[in-house]
Amino acid sequence: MAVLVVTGTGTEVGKTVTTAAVAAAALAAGRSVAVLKPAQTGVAPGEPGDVDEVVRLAGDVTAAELARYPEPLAPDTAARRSGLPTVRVAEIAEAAEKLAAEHDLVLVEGAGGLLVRLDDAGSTLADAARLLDAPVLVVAAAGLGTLNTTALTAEALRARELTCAGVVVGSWPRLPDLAARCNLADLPTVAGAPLLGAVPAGAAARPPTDFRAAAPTWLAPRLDGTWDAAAFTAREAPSCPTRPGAPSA
Ligand SMILES: Nc1ncnc2c1ncn2[C@@H]1O[C@H](COP(=O)(O)OP(=O)(O)OP(=O)(O)O)[C@@H](O)[C@H]1O
Ligand SMILES: C[C@H](N)[C@H](N)CCCCCC(=O)O
Ligand SMILES: [Mg+2]
Repeated sequence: MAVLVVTGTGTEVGKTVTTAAVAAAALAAGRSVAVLKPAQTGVAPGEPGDVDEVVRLAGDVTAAELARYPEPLAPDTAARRSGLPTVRVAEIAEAAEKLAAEHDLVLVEGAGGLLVRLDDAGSTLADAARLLDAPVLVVAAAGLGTLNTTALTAEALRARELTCAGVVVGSWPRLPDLAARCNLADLPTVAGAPLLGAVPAGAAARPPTDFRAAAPTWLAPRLDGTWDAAAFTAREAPSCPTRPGAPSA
């Protein structure tokens, strides 16, 4: 019975596919899993949303969505424009706790990055994490620019006394460039938290059975900071030769 809040350094960084990978790894380890998307934007009624994508990829996951807005915008903007009600942070916490009573792991996927507003009062996913006292997993992009957005996200978490569980690279390129390779060593430094995995680019296009079999190999055995990032680096990426004194990548 644990809640893990999944945020990202922005939208389109691979939060959903990472959430699916964590769910698949947890299922493979024999744990029951639920996924909660408090506010789904950019999806029309009846269309599959992020939680449906998690179920498609990971399998036997309980899926819940609290609000849906058709326009691809931040939830508060989308709610204002549609006239639909906003989602309250207390409602998110209540839904997550209810799922946590019945599942070993509850994954709560935000919309966009950490400080995207849920309502016109400025509530965010961070407020929900606070209420739940839940750790936050940060999904980051692989390449140039990710160090800044990851550091900003980590700083925002610290300022709110939230625990950063670690960082997962949401889409690890087949041919990582120099910046991506070096980022494997630098992301933990700027995040102040361990690098807990990397989901290969194109993972969501794999047949679900392949996705489920491979997902545990993309992530730390346990998302608790004991994963050996150096081992991943050695297996998946050539070394970064540029910075004297940097941890060998
Ligand atoms: N590892 C990956 N393999 C395949 N496709 C990916 C991967 N990472 C991201 N994508 C694609 O990139 C896009 C964004 O990914 P995703 O939906 O996971 O973003 P997100 O961070 O969850 O954004 P949102 O804020 O909308 O929830 C999607 O179209 C997805 O199919
Ligand atoms: C539509 C998109 N895919 C997400 N669901 C919402 C992303 C909101 C991002 C807002 C922002 O940071 O500017
Ligand atoms: Mg998503």
